[in-house]
Amino acid sequence: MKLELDAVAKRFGDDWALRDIDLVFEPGVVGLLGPNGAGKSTLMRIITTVLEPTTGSVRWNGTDVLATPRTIRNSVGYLPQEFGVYPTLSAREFLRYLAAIRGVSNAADRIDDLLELVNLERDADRRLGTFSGGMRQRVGIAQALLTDPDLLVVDEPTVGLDPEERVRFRNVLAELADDRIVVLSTHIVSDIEVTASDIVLLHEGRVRAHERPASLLDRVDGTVWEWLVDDDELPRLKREYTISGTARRGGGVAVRVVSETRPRPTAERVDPTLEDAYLAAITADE
Ligand SMILES: Nc1ncnc2c1ncn2[C@@H]1O[C@H](COP(=O)(O)OP(=O)(O)OP(=O)(O)O)[C@@H](O)[C@H]1O
Repeated sequence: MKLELDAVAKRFGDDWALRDIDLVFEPGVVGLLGPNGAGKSTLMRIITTVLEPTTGSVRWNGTDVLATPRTIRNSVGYLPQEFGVYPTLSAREFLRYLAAIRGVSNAADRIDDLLELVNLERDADRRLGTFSGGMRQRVGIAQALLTDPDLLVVDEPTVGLDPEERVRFRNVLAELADDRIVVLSTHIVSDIEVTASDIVLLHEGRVRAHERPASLLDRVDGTVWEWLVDDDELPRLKREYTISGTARRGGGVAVRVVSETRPRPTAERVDPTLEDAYLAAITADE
């Protein structure tokens, strides 16, 4: 199983949403991380053949996707960012309906298995209109898995989920990635911190990094600092440095800063987090 993007770029009018995208994905969770407007959804739409790139090529297991989109369409499950459900159908009816449209054979058994996988067996016959955001997202994952795809693409799936649902969702995706490629986009570092085998940092349409989480951390090792400041110093520090966190402590504010050099004599080096690495990468040339 292999997905390859070679010099992919996408232009909307005069603006490039993506440029120079060279990526290779293999089984595991690939976390596509970037701020709003970075190009994550555009990249996912290209991978799922909803959009064609302006230039460049996409290959699925060696076959050119643009020439024969069917090769990847038969292997991909997609949960788009805006996923609509029919509120008057039950979860089971909705999945049956989608299975019929997609020509899934033995759909009843498959749907039972999927409802169990996403932990919705007990609510399977309730109308979708009564579901919480998290439950709907789980229906979204179930529909993306109807065809047992080798490639699962999920666009910001944790938006609107409560912390408990977020953790559960993360675990389901990690399990699924044992034998398939799961591409997950998010702007929340903790969504992928634990489960991603690879992280792609996307910013302003370009790949800033494509690495394992550990090597992203290595990049900022020794450059993260913390020290205590007065409230009135904060605005100036914000102009001067990349601040990756603040916490009220004792008589002041503990600031966390990414900087090549010691920012203040009292600043102490601390262990980096993925959040620090992310911020350092997306503010590198600002
Ligand atoms: N159909 C379109 N027409 C014109 N511009 C578009 C279109 N789709 C995306 N864009 C632009 O391309 C850029 C990347 O958008 P994209 O939705 O891919 O980003 P994103 O990283 O998914 O952001 P978000 O997290 O906000 O969804 C943005 O500047 C956006 O305005």
